[in-house]
Amino acid sequence: MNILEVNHLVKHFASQKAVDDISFSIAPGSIFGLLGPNGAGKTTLIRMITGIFFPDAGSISFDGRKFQPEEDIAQIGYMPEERGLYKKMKIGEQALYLAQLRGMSRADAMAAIKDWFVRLEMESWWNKKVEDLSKGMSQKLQFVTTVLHRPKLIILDEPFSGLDPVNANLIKDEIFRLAQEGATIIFSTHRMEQVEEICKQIVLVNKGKKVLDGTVDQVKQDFKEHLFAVGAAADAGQWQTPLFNVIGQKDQKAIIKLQDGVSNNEVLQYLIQQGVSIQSFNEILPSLNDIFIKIVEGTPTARKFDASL
Ligand SMILES: Nc1ncnc2c1ncn2[C@@H]1O[C@H](COP(=O)(O)OP(=O)(O)OP(=O)(O)O)[C@@H](O)[C@H]1O
Repeated sequence: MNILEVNHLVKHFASQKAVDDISFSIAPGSIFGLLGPNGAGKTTLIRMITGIFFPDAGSISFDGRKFQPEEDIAQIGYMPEERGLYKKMKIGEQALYLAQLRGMSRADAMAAIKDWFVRLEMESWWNKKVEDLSKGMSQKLQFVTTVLHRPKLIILDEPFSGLDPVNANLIKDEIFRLAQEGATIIFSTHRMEQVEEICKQIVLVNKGKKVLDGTVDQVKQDFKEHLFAVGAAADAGQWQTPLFNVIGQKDQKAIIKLQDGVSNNEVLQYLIQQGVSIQSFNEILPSLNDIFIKIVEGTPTARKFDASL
């Protein structure tokens, strides 16, 4: 059973369709990437999933039944991009207050906060005020207050913005741990390299419509362009064959693009016949960033090799 299913969701603002007939489902325990350029409709979608907006059309089911915002919201942790902390309140009190607001007893909240503060190296912060925290520090606090009550569904909008690499890794490890313990994570971002590292499944939204839906591995296979990097002690400029084109050079390897229907073995046979000493032969799969740009801008992914032609 899926933890979340959105079916044909639509949301208009005046005449603009911010979300235009979007459907997808998320299995429990997965880390799911909701991607799209600025203004694509991600926040509007999340606001419907968290009960902030009612959809104009379509339906949402949560944990196997119709989504009931008033009841289900206790099972959802949402960390929005714009932070909603009380500036004058002390950090420990704030975490305690928010946890109790989400239904935890004071004793449970206290134990959980202490655990999290140790885990994220925040023990000495208890009596600091939010207004005295740096951007990255308040980001960590916001993360803790989002996950403290052990929600089934955790929605994180740009969770790494403002974090240095060490703190980003700390939070990343916690995201993996929460998923392993059964929570489902929706991760909304423009940062594709983070998505490749963290998410199994993605949905890409553009101009209010879903334009891509699948596992990261499958999407990369679907968009591959039969590019290979050949490490060889040879001048690739001498290779004249109908099997492939040499389209550039990268990291001292020749980048070749195979013609449709040509197998790796045919290419290797050709190179061996030419007396080439092959040190490596690897397929180049497109990065999610390449795929994102190709879909959103309609630009070919091979363009990044143009400069070295
Ligand atoms: N409350 C609102 N009133 C009017 N228009 C809105 C409102 N919220 C969003 N929109 C419009 O809906 C469209 C989708 O916006 P949304 O905030 O969902 O995009 P997004 O994908 O989250 O973008 P970003 O990555 O920049 O945060 C945009 O064109 C935006 O101007």
